[in-house]
Amino acid sequence: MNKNRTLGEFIIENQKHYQATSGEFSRLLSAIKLAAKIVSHKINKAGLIDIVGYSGSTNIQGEDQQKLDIYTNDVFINAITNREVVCGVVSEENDDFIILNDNALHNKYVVLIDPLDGSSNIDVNVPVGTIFSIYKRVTPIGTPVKKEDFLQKGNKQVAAGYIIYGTSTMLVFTTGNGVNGFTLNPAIGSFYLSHSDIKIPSNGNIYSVNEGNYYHFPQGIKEYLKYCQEVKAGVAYTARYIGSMVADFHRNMIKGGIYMYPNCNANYQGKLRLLYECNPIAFITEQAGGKAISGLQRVLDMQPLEIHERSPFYCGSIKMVEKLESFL
Ligand SMILES: O=P(O)(O)OC[C@H]1O[C@](O)(COP(=O)(O)O)[C@@H](O)[C@@H]1O
Ligand SMILES: [Mg+2]
Ligand SMILES: [Mg+2]
Repeated sequence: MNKNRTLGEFIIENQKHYQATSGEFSRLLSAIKLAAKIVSHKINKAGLIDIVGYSGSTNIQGEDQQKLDIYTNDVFINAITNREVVCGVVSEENDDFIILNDNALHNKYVVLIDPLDGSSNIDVNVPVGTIFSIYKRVTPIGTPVKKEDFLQKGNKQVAAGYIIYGTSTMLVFTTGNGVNGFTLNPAIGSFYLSHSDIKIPSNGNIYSVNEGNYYHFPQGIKEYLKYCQEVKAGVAYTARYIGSMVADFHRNMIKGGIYMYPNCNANYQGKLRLLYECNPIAFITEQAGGKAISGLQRVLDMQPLEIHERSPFYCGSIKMVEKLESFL
């Protein structure tokens, strides 16, 4: 693996895979790359500047918006929209989809983002992330973007990825040709290929779930957790839960494991949002050789009905997810 390869070079070299001739797609990935650098730079000195804590406002999902939720939302939306590479955006922090100005009508991509994933961890210096999902629009080019451009099944994504702001800042993405990870060298300000063609181990012993909700979990989940906690052939599973899905998923993808956010009495539909949390992570999971389900079906085959709809979510090593399925 050529670790001197930058993300910019990788994007250009792989244009042949993007069925994109106009360079629009590469410019879109470059816009996301730029926003990731800006946010990473800010987050790294979060304790020293007025960027942590509650912003005083609430989003459409009734969640308290952290200052960093709003800051990252602005950075990504500005980076994406100022480069006229998309015709519309959906964000966790915006009530409705954003229709861009007339100049953008000829663009063919829409982007859905969770600008800051793991908001509850911002103030305590625990890894957080950004998640993005990209589709080609379904409405005619030259017309204003519509809701149906965003309510596409996850198996129609042309790209998806996340940025993790952790011990290092990494950008991990897929365009349907495997998963690659790039690490930011802050001294140079460039992302370099550090993890090429990532494959999630088919089995593992890490399970990630908020056991604080155990009492409210569906019976099948309770039984699967009991199975995880039983020592089998001298191998005990280990529980790891950071509370930032991007960070929990990233660890499990590298080491083998399963991430679970079940529906429970408090959140009967689950907590995670199908369009900009479950679908992009499910696309990466499958491209890395893992499996992602809602408990009822393959996440990528689910037909979204609402922009901010939620879904139970289980993803990770294929043997672990299949084992979970046997309990559901
Ligand atoms: O605190 P809980 O209920 O376990 O929820 C944690 C989960 O919620 C999330 O923080 C939801 O994402 P946001 O921070 O983007 O709202 C996930 O990253 C995480 O896995
Ligand atoms: Mg999130
Ligand atoms: Mg968020």
